[in-house]
Amino acid sequence: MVENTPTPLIPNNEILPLIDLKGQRDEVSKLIVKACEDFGFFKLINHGVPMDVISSLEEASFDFFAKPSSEKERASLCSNPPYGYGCKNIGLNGDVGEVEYLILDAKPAAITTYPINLRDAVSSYVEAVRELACEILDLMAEGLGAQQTSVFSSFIRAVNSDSLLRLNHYPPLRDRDTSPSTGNAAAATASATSGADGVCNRIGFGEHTDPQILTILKSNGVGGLQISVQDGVWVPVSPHPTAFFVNVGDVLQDRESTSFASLLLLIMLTVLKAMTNGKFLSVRHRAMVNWQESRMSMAYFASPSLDSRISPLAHLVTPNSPRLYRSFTWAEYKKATYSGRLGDSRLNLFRIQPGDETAAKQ
Ligand SMILES: O=C(O)CCC(=O)C(=O)O
Ligand SMILES: [Fe+2]
Repeated sequence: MVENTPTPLIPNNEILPLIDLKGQRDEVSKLIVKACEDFGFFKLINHGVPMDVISSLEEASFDFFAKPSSEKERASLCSNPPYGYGCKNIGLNGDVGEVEYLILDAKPAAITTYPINLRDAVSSYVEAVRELACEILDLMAEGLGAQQTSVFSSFIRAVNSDSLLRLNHYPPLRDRDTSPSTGNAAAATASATSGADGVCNRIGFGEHTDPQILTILKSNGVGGLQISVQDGVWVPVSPHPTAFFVNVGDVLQDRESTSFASLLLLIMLTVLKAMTNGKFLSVRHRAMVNWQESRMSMAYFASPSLDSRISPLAHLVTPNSPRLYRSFTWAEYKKATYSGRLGDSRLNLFRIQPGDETAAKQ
C-alpha cells in the first residue's frame, strides 16, 4: 500500500525557469547556473534533439509496457541489477510505487535481449541525449568560470561512463477495477481527489533526489512530476503553456502539441552539488499517478565511470566557502545509494565534519 504524503502544494509552476538553448551562449550559461543554484532544476527548449528520436523511444516504450508481465520479465532475465524490468518495487529496500519501469545500461551493446524496435530507439535516443547532456555540462562549467569547460562533460564522454536510461510507466488509475462490487476504495478516492489535469493524490514514484551527475527527463506530456522548492512545498511541473503554442502549426496542431510537451527537459542534479561545493542544489522530486491517462517518463542519468573521483572545482573552495564534501568515487556513492531507502539524503554521508582536516584536503 502506497501512503499519500499530505503536503502543501503550489498550484502552478510559473516560478520554474524555462531556458532556450538557442539563446546567446553567455546568457544561456548564466541562466543555467542561476537555475541550478536556485532550484537545481530547469526546463529547456530548442535543445536540438530530433523529434523522431524522442517519439520513437516513446512509442517503443509504450509497446514494451503493453506486453504481458511474463514477457517483460523474460526480456530482462539476462540483466544484472539494477538493470531490467521492475514493477512497483523501487530499489532493494522496501520502497514501492504505482510504477513499472525498465532500467537500461546506456551503452547500447548491453541491451541485446530487448525487442528490436526498443533497442534501436534506445541507442538513437541515448546518443542524442548524451550529446545534449555534454552541451549542458559545458555551459554550466562556462557559467561557473571553470578553466576547462569540459571538466564535467568529460565524465560522461568516458567510454566506461556508468550512465543509464530509465523508462517509467505509470498506468492510469481508472484502468483499475473500480466497481463497487469489488470495492476498490483506493482508486475511488484517487478519482475524487484528482485535479483538472487528472493528476491525483497517489504516489507513483516517491520523493527522492537522483544520485547521478545530471538527469535529463522527458515525459509524454501527462502531468505528474512535482519538485520540492522548500521543505514540504511541492510544485507540479506541467507543460509550459506558451512554449506549447510557439511550436504549433495550424495543420499539425494536435500531433505537434503533444510532442512539444515532450521537449520540456527537466534537469536534476545531485553529484554536481558536490562538484560545485554546494553551490548547486540537488532537487527533491516525486511523480504522482494520473487518473485518466498513461504517463511515460524517460530519464537519462548522466554518470561518471565507477572509478571516477568526485571532488569540488578548486576555485569554488574559498575561505568564505570552505569545502563541504570529502572526495569520493562514483562506485562509493552508488553503493551508498543502493544500500539506502529512496528518500535518504546520501550526500550527507560524505559531508566533512568540523575538525576533519584530512578529509578537507583530499
Ligand atoms: O517520472 C518522473 O517524472 C520522475 C521519475 C524519476 O524521478 C526517476 O526516474 O528518477
Ligand atoms: Fe528521479
